[in-house]
Amino acid sequence: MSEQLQQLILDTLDKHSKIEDTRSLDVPDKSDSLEAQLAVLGALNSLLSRDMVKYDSHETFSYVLTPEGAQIAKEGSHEARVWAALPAKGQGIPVTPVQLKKLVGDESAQVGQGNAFKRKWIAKEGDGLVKISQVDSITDTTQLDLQQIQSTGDLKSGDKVLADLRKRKLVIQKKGQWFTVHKGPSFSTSIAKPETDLTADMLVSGTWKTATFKKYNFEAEGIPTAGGALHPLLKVREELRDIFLEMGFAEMPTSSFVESAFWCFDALFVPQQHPARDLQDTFYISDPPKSLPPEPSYYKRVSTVHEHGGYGSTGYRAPWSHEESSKLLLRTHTTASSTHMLYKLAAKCRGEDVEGDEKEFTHGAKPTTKHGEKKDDDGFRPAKLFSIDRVFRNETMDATHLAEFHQVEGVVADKGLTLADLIGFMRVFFSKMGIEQVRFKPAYNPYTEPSLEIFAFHPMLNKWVEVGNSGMFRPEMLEPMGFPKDVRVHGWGLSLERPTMIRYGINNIRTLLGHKVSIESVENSPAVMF
Ligand SMILES: N[C@@H](Cc1ccccc1)C(=O)O
Repeated sequence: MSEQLQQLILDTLDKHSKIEDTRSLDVPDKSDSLEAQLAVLGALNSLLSRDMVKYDSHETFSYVLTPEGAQIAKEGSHEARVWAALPAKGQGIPVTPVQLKKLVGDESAQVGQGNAFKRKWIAKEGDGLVKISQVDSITDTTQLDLQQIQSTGDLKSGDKVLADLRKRKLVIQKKGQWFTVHKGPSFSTSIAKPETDLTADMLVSGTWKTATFKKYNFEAEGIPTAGGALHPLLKVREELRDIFLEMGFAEMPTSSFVESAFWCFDALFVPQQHPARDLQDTFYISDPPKSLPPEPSYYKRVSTVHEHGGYGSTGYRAPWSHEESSKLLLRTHTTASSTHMLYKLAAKCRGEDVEGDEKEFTHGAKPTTKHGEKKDDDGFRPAKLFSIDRVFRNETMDATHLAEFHQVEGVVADKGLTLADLIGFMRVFFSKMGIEQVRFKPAYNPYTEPSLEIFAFHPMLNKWVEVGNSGMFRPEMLEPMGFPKDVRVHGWGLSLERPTMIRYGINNIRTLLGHKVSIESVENSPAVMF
């Protein structure tokens, strides 16, 4: 179609050397539709890009009838129809407004009456309407005008009437485009398909010298690229972060993936012989082989509580290994970061000067006074902290286990906290995640007592699945940090992957992380450690 048009333009130009008005071209689509105009424009632009033609464009305005205008052109104006429906004065019973509506329809009766009165075609008689006796025929100018517009696209009688018809929404203006065309510098009557690429063959054969090349179209828009999207894990992470922030928690810094065994285990009162510390479960770092030592007096208090006990505990009564404690590893849980933060939170209780430092995570909380009784400031400030970050475990990889995953962790430190507070917190937290049915089961963690596993009812699997682990941190962990005896800290942790897999109906953890492996079950994925 476009080639045909191009050829027609070239042949006409060849004959007449100029096309004054493209509307005179003998094109296949004779209509003045937008498609027909665009076809001419497309053909011209294609020839222009090869310098075969030059053209000027002109705009035209014409008028077309709206559906209502077309109906009036056919059946007459509302006022004419009203006039026609009435009896001449003295020659019949006047027509009441209600009857008129029945005769000509609601719209004609409404609009037509007013206009017929204005034109002095009709008059009132009693309760009804009649034709004025002097007017025995009328000229329906609206109908005539519209008929003229319908056939010529314009109206001779002028702009005022046109403006009125447009206001009455009987007529709309239509924009058109036509072109004057001249020969271009590369004019010829044969449309050679332009070359798009300069090839090695052309260079060898020399045809490049005479070939016409397609011009670059710098205006062309490129192929749209598929937009980026957030990974499901990031979306769920954002949701969980919002829940914590909404509950007044501050986010902990968790940037260090490499931790010392001291901060990941010892400071949490995890015995040095605990199986989780085995090579099979933990990735150890060989270079550098040792961590920097922690602050010596804290280190001493931690090693003592392990080896000999203290703070009301008998300890593990097993020899303490400095070497074990200074090993470097990839952190196995974000509780390592919580431990760092709790140690920082206790700084003031240890008598260290940390003015301002703690504000970032205590929101400037005031000293606690349980049940309103005033106490001396022991330096303790309550805090609610959370983190969502990556942890690493030396797992055998399968559908539900990877060597790394994300943990979501919340920690609350205050005086007078009880297990009921922990349970209450978790109920609120999980219900904000959309998990309403939760159950708790006593469990064991070396660093919390009591400890609770959290189970949620999974409607799709129709069973209770483990969703998290929690507990109240032991005095053996908190008191060596310097916290007063009456400070309680509770915490809970869950994996980010499991709720994401459940939410998005993903059965294989490797699908979530980009490997294509098919369907098994999410039931046994590790929500938590130990
Ligand atoms: N660190 C625990 C979760 C936890 C956090 C805080 C308190 C109790 C438990 C885990 O990895 O499973």
